[in-house]
Amino acid sequence: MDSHDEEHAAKLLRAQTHIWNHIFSFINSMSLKCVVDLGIPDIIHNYGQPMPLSNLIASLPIHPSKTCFVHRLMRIMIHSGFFSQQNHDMENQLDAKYVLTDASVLLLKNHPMSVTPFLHAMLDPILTNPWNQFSTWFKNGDTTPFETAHGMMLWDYAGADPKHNNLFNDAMASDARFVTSLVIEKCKGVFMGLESLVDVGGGTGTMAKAIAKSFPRVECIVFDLPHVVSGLKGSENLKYVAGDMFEAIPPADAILLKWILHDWNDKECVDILKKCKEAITRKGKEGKVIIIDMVVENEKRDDESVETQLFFDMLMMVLVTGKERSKKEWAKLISSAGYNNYKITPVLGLRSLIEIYP
Ligand SMILES: C[S@@+](CC[C@H](N)C(=O)[O-])C[C@H]1O[C@@H](n2cnc3c(N)ncnc32)[C@H](O)[C@@H]1O
Repeated sequence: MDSHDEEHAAKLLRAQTHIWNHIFSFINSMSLKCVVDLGIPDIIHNYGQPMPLSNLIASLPIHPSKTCFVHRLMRIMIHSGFFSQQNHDMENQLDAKYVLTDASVLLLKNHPMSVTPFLHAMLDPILTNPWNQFSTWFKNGDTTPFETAHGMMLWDYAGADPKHNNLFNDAMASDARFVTSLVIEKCKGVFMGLESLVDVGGGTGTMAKAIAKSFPRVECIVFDLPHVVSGLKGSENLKYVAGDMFEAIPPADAILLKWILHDWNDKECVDILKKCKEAITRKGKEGKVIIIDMVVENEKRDDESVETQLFFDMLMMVLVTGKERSKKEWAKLISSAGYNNYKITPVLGLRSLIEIYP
């Protein structure tokens, strides 16, 4: 082969590798799910020191015929940054000793900021099956691929299936714990001076409970659909109200919208924001709306962060009618709903805190 042919062959082979890599990207998600289902992060954590493969195998709830597969599952998880191997003798995999990384620490069941409930919900077949209908949805009149797969919209499905409702609400609560610990610490000023706050689409109340505790003078309401909040008990400065944010939102100094607007298209968002405006101006003074969502194309980001934001944008297309928005798209939405001012604070990694004022 001359050098031109060699270059051509190398290009073809690189292209083939690229395609194979994408065909099999789901193996990353599914191996991660398997490792979490088997409880491997907790088992290694509880061991208290680098854990030899043989001890890991002995602690796993697996059939004896499967022991020879464990080191291969661990090998791909080391490659993707979920564990590291203390001894670097890659020749001798069977002498491996495993430790957790920052990512697997966040998968521990009892970690206060555990991402595990989010993983369980997002990789549940109810939320992954709609991906098989993605191209069908492009060709039919359905609102979302989720609807094509399940015959109804996501929020109606949650209302009809208590098991899925719990799985989804637990996932949201785990994310709210994560965000709360950062927002309340870093952005105290956002909540200072408020007398009342409504967390619209506030799920089972994790975020509002933390605000109510840190700011005892703020009267908090968790406002969500009946299947999410019915039966939940409030406390002194926190109550639960069931309702539909497209109809009316209880009046307050501030409305919190965490991970709400990215679920909806522009027209629906303008409707929600108009209802919020009525709620914050009804008490005679003008309040504000606090949004926690992504701002895409916001600044120079590393490849992994860009890809993660693109994943979320696609997720919103497949599960609901929403999308992730750029700064320009946010500005347009905010002014279309009749607000005059906004301030974006990028405090949450891929997400930002956006305060908007009438
Ligand atoms: C993505 S979750 C976010 C939950 C919570 N804000 C959080 O971030 O942890 C969206 C929430 O909006 C609620 N929701 C959907 N449609 C609603 C409506 N029409 N009125 C009120 N809440 C609604 C859902 O039940 C769900 O709890």
